[in-house]
Amino acid sequence: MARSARDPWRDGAAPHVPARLGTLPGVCLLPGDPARVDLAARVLADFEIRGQNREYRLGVGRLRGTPIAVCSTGIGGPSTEIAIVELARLGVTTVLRTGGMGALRERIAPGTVCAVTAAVPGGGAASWYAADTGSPTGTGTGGRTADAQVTRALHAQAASLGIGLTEVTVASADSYYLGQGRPLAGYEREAAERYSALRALGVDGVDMETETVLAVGRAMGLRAGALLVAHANRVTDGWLEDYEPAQLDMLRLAAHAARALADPVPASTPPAAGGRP
Ligand SMILES: O=P(O)(O)O[C@H]1O[C@H](CO)[C@@H](O)[C@H]1O
Ligand SMILES: O=c1cc[nH]c(=O)[nH]1
Repeated sequence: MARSARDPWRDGAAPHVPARLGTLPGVCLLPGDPARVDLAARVLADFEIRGQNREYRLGVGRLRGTPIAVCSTGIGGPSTEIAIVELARLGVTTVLRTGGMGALRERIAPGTVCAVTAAVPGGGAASWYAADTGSPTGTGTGGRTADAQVTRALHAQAASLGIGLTEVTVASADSYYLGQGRPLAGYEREAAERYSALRALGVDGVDMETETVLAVGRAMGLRAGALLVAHANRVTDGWLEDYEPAQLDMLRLAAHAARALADPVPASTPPAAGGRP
């Protein structure tokens, strides 16, 4: 049967994420980097790659018997929006970004594992799903907040695993260089202005996907959160060269939180994917 342009799914297969209806567990970790999907094999048992299409690499493994999916989103808001919308329709009900960020506070050293509480509006893909009601000082988030159950699960599992966890707010930019205030030849003034503007937002870090995960996840009726490792510190100019141990800590914590969240959801919880919440 020919695909519909309006809704290009076919026989239950999503157009971008390499999966079919009814084949995924309810919880999914969301790294940006496809290589981090393979790293998840070090924290999940029976891990198997289910497929890859474009930036969407998908694997499923188990933690103490609980199935957990891992799907990369690629870089930035547009590819992340596609991942969230398709995963929601595929039956996923909880998503947890597992990514990297640039810290904007001196105290957040490279390697720090951070639970995001909220993202400020940045005008990217998320703005189609959530109002840009945040103030320039970062006091409003327009629905870009992490699900409280996800945040609680992260804290509880971090305590039992002995992994330090710092709560942060972030801005997400659909740009790594100028949009994050990195100096480019010929754009030194604009980069300096953008860096000052990012600092003036009052957020603790900058990445490229969290805002979309929180806003689109919430709009799709999912429980959405984000766990980020500070890969860089923009204030001290620090960079974590040996990134793997911190990524493994983050994935281990994310997997344990996902397992806790995969337990049956109370009847009072609103239905999952589909429709406006
Ligand atoms: O570590 P991941 O999840 O890939 O995320 C961060 O790394 C990429 C930039 O290098 C962006 O996607 C940014 O958000
Ligand atoms: O500086 C950084 C580091 C990780 N991810 C980003 O988006 N920026």
